[in-house]
Amino acid sequence: MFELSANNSPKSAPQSMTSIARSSQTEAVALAAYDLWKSYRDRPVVQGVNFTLNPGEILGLLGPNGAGKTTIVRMLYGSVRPDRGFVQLGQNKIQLQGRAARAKMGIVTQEDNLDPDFTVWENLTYFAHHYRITGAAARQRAGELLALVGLEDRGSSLVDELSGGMKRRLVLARALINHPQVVFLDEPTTGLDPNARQDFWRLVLQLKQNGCGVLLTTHYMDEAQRLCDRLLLLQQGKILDRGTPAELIERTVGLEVAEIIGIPESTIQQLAQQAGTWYHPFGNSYLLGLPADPQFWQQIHTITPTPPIRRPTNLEDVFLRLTGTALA
Ligand SMILES: Nc1ncnc2c1ncn2[C@@H]1O[C@H](COP(=O)(O)OP(=O)(O)OP(=O)(O)O)[C@@H](O)[C@H]1O
Repeated sequence: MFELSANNSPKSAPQSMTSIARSSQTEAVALAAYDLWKSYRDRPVVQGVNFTLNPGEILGLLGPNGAGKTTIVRMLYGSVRPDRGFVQLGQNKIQLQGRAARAKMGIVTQEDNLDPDFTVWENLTYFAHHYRITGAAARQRAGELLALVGLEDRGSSLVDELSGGMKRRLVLARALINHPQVVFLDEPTTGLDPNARQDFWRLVLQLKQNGCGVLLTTHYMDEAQRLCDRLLLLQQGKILDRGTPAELIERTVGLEVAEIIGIPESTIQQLAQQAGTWYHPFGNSYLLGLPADPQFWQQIHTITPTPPIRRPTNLEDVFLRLTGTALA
C-alpha cells in the first residue's frame, strides 16, 4: 500500500490511498512492444517500433506532430490492431480490445472525453462500473482519487465548471480507477498553463514512485527532459534514437552550444570543421556545438559582429541535429 506525500500532491492535499499499481512490482517488464507496424491507406505511419517499459519508469515518446505517437499508444492500449508485431503486458500477449489487458491499463487521451452531463464524482463512479467496481468500493476509490488529484472539493461540479488543468487531472484520476500497472499519457499537458502543467507533472511523478509504468507522449522537450527516465525519439513512425535525456544530449550535441548571428554560413562551416564540431541553421541564426576548449569560444567572439549566446544544449537541439526539423 502506498502513502502519498502531501508535498507532492497538487494543492497540497494530504491523503492516503491504496495501491495505484499493485501488481507491477512483481514483474520485471511492465510492457513490451515487438516490431509494431501500422499503415493507413498504404502509407506507413508506424514502422518497426520496439521497446520495453519497466515498472516505476516514465518512458517518453518524443516526436513532432504526425510522427505516429498516438497510433503507437492506440496499438499498445489495444484500440488499433497492428499490421505486424504485438504488445506484451507483463507476461501476456495482448489481444485487440482484450478485457483482461484493459483491466491493468489506464489511458489519458489527448481529448478530455469526460461526460459533460455528469458531475466530477459521477464521472469517476460511472467509469468504475466498466471495471465492475461498484457500490462502496467505487465510492471509496472515487474519493481516494479526487483527493489524489486535488479535486476533493469539486465532486459536485459539472465538468464544464472545471478549468482545463482540473479537467486533465480528472481524466488522470479516471485513468487510475482500476489500479492500472501501466498508464498511457498521450500529450496530457497540451494547452495547460505552466502552473497546471507542473501540478500534472507532480502527479505523474507520484505514479512512478508508486511503481506504475508510465508511457508519456509529448512534443514538449521540457516535459520530456524533466519527467522521463528514458526517451524514444520518433520521426515518421521510426525510432531514431533512444536513451536517457542526458545520454541523448551528450552523445548527439555535446553539453553546450553557441547561437550565432551575423556571419555567413561558409564561416560557420569553417569554424565547425576546424573544431571538429557540428552546426545547424536555426531561424535567422546558426547553432554551433561548443567543444570544451575555452579558446574556441574566444575565437567565435572575435569574429562575430553580434555577441553570440552560449547556453546548455537540450533535446530540441538533439532533434534538430538528428532530423533537421524542430520538435513542435
Ligand atoms: N485513423 C487514421 N486514418 C488515417 N490516417 C491516420 C489515422 N490515424 C492517424 N493517421 C495518420 O497517421 C500519422 C500519425 O498520426 P498520429 O496521430 O499517430 O501522430 P502523432 O505523433 O500522435 O501526432 P500529434 O502530435 O499531432 O498528435 C498522421 O499522418 C495521421 O494523419
